[in-house]
Amino acid sequence: MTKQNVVVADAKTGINMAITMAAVTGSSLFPTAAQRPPPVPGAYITISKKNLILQNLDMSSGARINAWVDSMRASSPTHVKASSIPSDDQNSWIVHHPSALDMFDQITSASKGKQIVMFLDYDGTLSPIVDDPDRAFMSEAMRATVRKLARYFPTAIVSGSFVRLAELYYAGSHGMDIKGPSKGSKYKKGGKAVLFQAASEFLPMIDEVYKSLLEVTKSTPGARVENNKFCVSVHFRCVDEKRWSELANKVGLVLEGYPNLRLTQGRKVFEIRPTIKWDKGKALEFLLESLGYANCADVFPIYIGDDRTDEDAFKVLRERGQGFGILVSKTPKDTNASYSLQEPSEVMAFLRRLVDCKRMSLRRHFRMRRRLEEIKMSLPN
Ligand SMILES: O=P(O)(O)OC[C@H]1O[C@H](O[C@H]2O[C@H](CO)[C@@H](O)[C@H](O)[C@H]2O)[C@H](O)[C@@H](O)[C@@H]1O
Repeated sequence: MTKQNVVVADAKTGINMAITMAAVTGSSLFPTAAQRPPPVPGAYITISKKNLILQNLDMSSGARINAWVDSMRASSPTHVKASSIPSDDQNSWIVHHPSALDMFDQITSASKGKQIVMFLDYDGTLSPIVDDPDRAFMSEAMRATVRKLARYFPTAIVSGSFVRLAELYYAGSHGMDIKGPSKGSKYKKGGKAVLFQAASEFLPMIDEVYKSLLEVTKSTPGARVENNKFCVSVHFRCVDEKRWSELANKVGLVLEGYPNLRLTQGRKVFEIRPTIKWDKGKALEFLLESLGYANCADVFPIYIGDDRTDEDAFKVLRERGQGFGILVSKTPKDTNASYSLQEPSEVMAFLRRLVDCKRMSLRRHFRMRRRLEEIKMSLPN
């Protein structure tokens, strides 16, 4: 294992900081195999293309609010029911983004001889989507599965603040708050924990905007504002659709005073964050680098996520031509992911199979090693 000091600079903000991190290399899923993997199925089709950064659209504030409300409606699951999608579209999408469970054998053979590194989104991926963000918990079974997974593969949770597993890496606030693991991971081994905050200078501004948003949204029943440290979420899941434009208006008015913040939209949530060039894709690259896989051909990152913000990470993997993304979705979506899973229970099934597969391969490996030693011992000197 190596320990490195790295200086990270962000050209736009001038943020410049030294990070001490532990870089480790682990064993691969199939320690004895060295063959190159076949290319991962990668084609994808375009269902619809939306502007993800809604704040920066060049238009009057009225038109901008209307665009936000249109986007709120379009992305709302009540408007995209699986049954309302023509079966041809559904079939074509699933052909291009097959189930990661159905393709499990192909996936593991593509990872042969490489180190799998796992990246997991939290909400909607490990925990089911619920009305109250404070109640978005992982089931005990999922928690146990993720813990086992982290024993066999370097594992990072990208966002999510409810997971209390000290052996994992975390990249909260859309990758802007990177920590861990604090203990118990063989991928840390005595080195200092990784720590990187890409937007620390924005903390006072985020705090201020959080308070303003809390104040202005008080009068909108069902609206919820969440302070996620480097970003603020304004939830509209429980707001009557008739009041969405009123809410968008209030948020827009507050943001007019903050040109250095941008607004993106997730699953019935507005996400307000610094305009710095940092996202889940950058966090993925940072973590790979801090694990010692920056220019390594033998790494196989797998990123599982359900949100628009996860697309940045899927795109990075596609561009690197390494590993792949898995989109958690029941309905066809425009995505850079290669595979799909329908819901957190399928994510858990996939993770369990990975763990089982790794265990079996290790058992085979050690059996073979013992056998070789026995043969060596039985040979005349
Ligand atoms: O990057 P992510 O981990 O996917 O975070 C995106 C947002 O996730 C959470 O909101 C979502 O899950 C909630 C709980 O199930 C649900 O009520 C909400 O409608 C979803 O958007 C989180 O609370 C937000 O802060 C994140 O921005």
